[in-house]
Amino acid sequence: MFLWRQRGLLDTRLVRYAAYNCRKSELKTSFTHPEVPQEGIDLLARDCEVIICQNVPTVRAEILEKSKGVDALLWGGHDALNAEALDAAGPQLKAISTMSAGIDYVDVAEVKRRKIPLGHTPIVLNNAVADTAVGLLLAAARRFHEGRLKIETDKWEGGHLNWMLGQDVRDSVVGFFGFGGIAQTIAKRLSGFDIDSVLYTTRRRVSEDIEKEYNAKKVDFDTMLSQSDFVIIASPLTKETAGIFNATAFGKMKKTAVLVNIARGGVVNQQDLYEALKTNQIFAAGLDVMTPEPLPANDPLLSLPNLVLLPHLGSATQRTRADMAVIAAHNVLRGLAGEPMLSPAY
Ligand SMILES: O=C(O)C(=O)CO
Repeated sequence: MFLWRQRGLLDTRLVRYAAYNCRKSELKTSFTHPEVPQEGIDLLARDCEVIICQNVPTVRAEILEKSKGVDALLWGGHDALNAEALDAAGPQLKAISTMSAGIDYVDVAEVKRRKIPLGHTPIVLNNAVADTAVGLLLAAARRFHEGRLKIETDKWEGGHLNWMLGQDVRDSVVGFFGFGGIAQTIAKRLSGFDIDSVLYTTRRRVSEDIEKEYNAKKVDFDTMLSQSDFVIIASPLTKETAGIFNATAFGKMKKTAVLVNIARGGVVNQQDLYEALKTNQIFAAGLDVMTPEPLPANDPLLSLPNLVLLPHLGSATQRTRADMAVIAAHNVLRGLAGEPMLSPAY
């Protein structure tokens, strides 16, 4: 298991049918989100009575009511998992897993204080999220959205050699803010586009082997901003990272730079990004995440031709979501059995 994680190869095909070593002395109850893929529900149902919420989108009152008295929570959505939710479930709660990599909607300190094991589902979504990032990067660099708008508004200008020129990925310097599993999976894909090198900003340096593999160098935030042709945000949302991509940061980026965010909307000051794109302070951006989600249809961001927006589709593939459900169910079952979770969040 440790080796799979180290190599980023946590493969649910291997764990899906793994013999499970849970003590079955009594049937447990587990509460879950209405849209958790069947693979996860089936796994839970081996050892638990599964209580499934009905409403989609979720209704807070239903979550709080139906989770009352359960032994475990498989927290499928991004609803706040805080003291209120934990109190509603009750003191018998023994295990929780989210079905996400990011856990910014969880009051982790509160879960820890109550000594409840908490799992999440990183790694299995690295490929899907990396695919989304590369899609956004290419779409923003090559002006896909703007091009579509030109056709729609009858402004396709044929016969020009210098019309709608974009930025090359080849020979570019790609900067990463955060250089964990998702970022490295993006770097792996981009190496196929013959990029020049990778700069990354993180608290801790990654291993020399990883640096060598991606021709990557750890640099401070300002250096990464000023020297990168593409800047990819792949860090968790924390007190330290909230709003760090603001007017000052955009002012340090190249005018030709493209920003991609597949992490959390809160890392970016959205008003400042709007200004930076509107005034061509930076060339373009591609966002899979924003604030708030869902973004209202009248948000000014939607008026920008040089911004590609996706409605948080990072991990939204059938296989990935099924894999996330399986890992989350294993986390819950292991937590209930008093065993270490497959992917503990702390
Ligand atoms: O799992 C998560 O945290 C995601 O946001 C996937 O896109």
